[in-house]
Amino acid sequence: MNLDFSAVKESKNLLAFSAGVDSTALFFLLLKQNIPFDIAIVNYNVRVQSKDEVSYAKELALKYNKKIFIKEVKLEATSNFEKTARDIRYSFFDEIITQNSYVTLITAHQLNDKLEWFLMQFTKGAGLIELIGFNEFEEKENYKVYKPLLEITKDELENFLKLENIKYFIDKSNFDEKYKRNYFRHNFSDKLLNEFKNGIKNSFVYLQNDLNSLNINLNPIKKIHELEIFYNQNSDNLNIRIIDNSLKKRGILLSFAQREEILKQKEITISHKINISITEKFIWIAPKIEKSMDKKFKELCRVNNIPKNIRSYICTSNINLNELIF
Ligand SMILES: Nc1ncnc2c1ncn2[C@@H]1O[C@H](COP(=O)(O)OP(=O)(O)OP(=O)(O)O)[C@@H](O)[C@H]1O
Repeated sequence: MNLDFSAVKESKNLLAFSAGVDSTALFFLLLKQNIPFDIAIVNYNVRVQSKDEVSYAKELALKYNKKIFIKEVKLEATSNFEKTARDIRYSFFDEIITQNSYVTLITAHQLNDKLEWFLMQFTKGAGLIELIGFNEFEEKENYKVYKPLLEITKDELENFLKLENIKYFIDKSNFDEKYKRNYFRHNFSDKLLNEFKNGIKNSFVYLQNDLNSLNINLNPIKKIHELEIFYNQNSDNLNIRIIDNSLKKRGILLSFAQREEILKQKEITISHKINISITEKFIWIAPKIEKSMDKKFKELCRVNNIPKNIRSYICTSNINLNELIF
């Protein structure tokens, strides 16, 4: 299996390791190419086997001279398990990354995950941007997330492990259809990939090329703490997608009426906590803060075209105004 990891060859990397097929394969693929990395694992203590998975992670870390970060929690196998587990996992990763200055978090999501995401979005109602929103690189505030296996199927990774005689674990809860994604996985994405792997791989490449040709930049041009600034796309359709996405990450799901209202008012507070301002060139999004500001600061903001409802957040967070001049 020939993968190009050169993008992270010089970076300080943390691998999210679960001891399952995908992340075990990735562990050894990174090792083969001498990519530097340490590992982090969360034990939810829901399955008996998870203790052995942590022991295996420790064993690998010791053998291959990797630092290991372990978090032990006790969760219940409720239908909310996946979301709770994910939240715990990512706040643990955030903490380790901040404390140890990692630059890249590497996860082992593969093509089956990408297709599963695609189909779940498709059935919820989504456009091109959401359908293929599962990208190789994603910028977070303090680090980036790298998913190098997105063009490889789970079967291919499993074959690699078998061929190399490498031990891995199978998480049996992946078969439990009470979790929505497992329902999608077993009934649709795995079956489709078994039968139409090459066509599906090509379709994702073509869709990505189409999106690239549209030249839409939906990433923030600036992100400081919880302030995000985007280019105004001069298209209600795209602007609302940017805002929707940013608010979703902040835990707010917009209703149809709220979307309409944002586009109409252009300067608005949502759910009493997030302020949005759509100006001629930019879209500004920041938490709503009540704070009185001195005249000089307000004047500086005015001169630099910083929207009124964003100023108090900038002031409270001590953001340097020079960083907001474009
Ligand atoms: N318990 C864990 N400890 C550390 N990393 C994990 C753990 N579980 C999953 N991961 C990492 O996350 C990747 C995705 O796993 P999984 O598909 O189970 O997560 P998910 O629920 O889709 O979450 P998300 O897509 O938001 O990361 C794995 O390939 C692995 O890199």
